[in-house]
Amino acid sequence: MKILLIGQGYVGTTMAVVLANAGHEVTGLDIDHDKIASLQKGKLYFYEPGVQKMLDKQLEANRLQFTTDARQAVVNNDILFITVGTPSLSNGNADLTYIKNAAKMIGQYKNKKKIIVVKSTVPVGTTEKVKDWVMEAGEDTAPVEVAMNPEFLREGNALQDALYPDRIVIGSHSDEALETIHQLYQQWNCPFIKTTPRGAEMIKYASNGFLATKISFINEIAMLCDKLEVNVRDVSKGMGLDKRIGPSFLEAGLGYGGSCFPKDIKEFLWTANTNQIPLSILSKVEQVNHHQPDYLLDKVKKQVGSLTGKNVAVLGLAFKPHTDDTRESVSIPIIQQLLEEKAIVTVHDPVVNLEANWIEKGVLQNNDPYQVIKESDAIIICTNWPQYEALDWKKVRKIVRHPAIFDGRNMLNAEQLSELRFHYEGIGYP
Ligand SMILES: NC(=O)c1ccc[n+]([C@@H]2O[C@H](COP(=O)([O-])OP(=O)(O)OC[C@H]3O[C@@H](n4cnc5c(N)ncnc54)[C@H](O)[C@@H]3O)[C@@H](O)[C@H]2O)c1
Ligand SMILES: O=c1ccn([C@@H]2O[C@H](COP(=O)(O)OP(=O)(O)O[C@H]3O[C@H](CO)[C@@H](O)[C@H](O)[C@H]3O)[C@@H](O)[C@H]2O)c(=O)[nH]1
Repeated sequence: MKILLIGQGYVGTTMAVVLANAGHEVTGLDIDHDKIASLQKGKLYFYEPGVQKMLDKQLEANRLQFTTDARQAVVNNDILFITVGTPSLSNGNADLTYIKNAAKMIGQYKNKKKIIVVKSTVPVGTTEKVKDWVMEAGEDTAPVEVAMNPEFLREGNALQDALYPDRIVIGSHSDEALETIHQLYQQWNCPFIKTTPRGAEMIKYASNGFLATKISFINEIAMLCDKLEVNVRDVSKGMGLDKRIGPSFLEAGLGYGGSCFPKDIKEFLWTANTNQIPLSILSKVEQVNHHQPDYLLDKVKKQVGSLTGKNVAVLGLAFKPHTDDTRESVSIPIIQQLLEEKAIVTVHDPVVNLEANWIEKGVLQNNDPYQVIKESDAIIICTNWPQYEALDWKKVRKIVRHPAIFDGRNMLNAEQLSELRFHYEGIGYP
């Protein structure tokens, strides 16, 4: 099938590569000339394990091309996926500007019947509106069929998630669209859920809401664990073995960040409030999450005292390991607060480079974690990169000024570090 993906960000590029790998003829379109120039040269412009290799293969097989020519891209393809961003407006509602622009662009250049598939995460009711936005934008009267096909991949694991999803959800009022999209995914061996566009939109928000709820739930339990001297990792394990609960998303720590959970939960709460059905559990989930950085910093101050002039080593900038994405990363409020308290902040991340505004504010970065840690009064772990577990902590013990580790991801071996006479604290992990 000839497929166009409009928007070549994390989702669009990953799906372009994966759909080409399934044998389809795929075009990736973006308005960002730099991104397209990079992809045309065969260079993935973001960090995502495995995607570069599959990109190389698909370009070589001539199944995949990238362009900024919207007219040609729309005219030459039959199935048009929308994979543009849906960021938050200041009131929490999703900003649909990019979706509307993509729909208008399709309408403007459409020359025959098209199937339009919204893959971006959009508020309930949006997919139905896309049809109107397309039809209003152009002269061509050939019909369009619209569908919603939410994406569930995680950054850092995008390729595996896209190749082997737990389910594929397709929402449409059109049998033809439902059948065509099912066909397109015929090589995928997973359950298919067919529903309405609103059903598909709601499944996406409810899924992210529930996963975030698991995280905030275990984070509250972790605070109680701190008080009662219980190891929250044992609690997560003990709970997770119950099949009705499941082991995933019960890792206590600094809470959730990233480009999805924070914005999607804000949007879901906005929609619920606007419809006078407030989601009270989810609003608490957001509050708990917001509090996590302060909770860890209070531990730091209790142990180290005033942070003025203290050397603080921050390990990890990315919102999770195996990605270079720092959108809504918890490292940001942590660094911000450390600067406000006049600490000297040095950071390390295996793949992320500090943005210029942080450097202007005096934050230092070093690619050698030992140099970051050297002479520190406190080490704060923000991202559970496996590299931090692999550090030679005996060596670290010799080079720090004050041996204190605050493990915001409960990733290190507490016993081993205590034996090395570190003051070690996790979250709910005594
Ligand atoms: N990142 C994830 O892990 C993830 C997972 C599942 C779902 N989603 C959802 O998928 C959507 C995309 O997310 P992302 O992280 O890939 O976003 P992104 O910001 O990385 O990429 C969006 C891309 O769309 C391009 N774009 C904007 N308007 C365009 C237009 N009119 N024509 C062509 N290109 C245009 C932008 O230049 C950008 O490259 C969002 O709705 C997000 O919530 C994201
Ligand atoms: O037990 C856990 C699991 C995750 N996190 C944090 O939660 C955030 C999100 O992690 P994750 O869900 O793995 O990454 P995302 O790429 O944000 O993926 C989420 O958001 C995507 C965009 O909607 C969805 O497609 C995915 O299904 C959904 O998992 C990160 O900050 C993690 O550190 C925890 O604190 N504890």
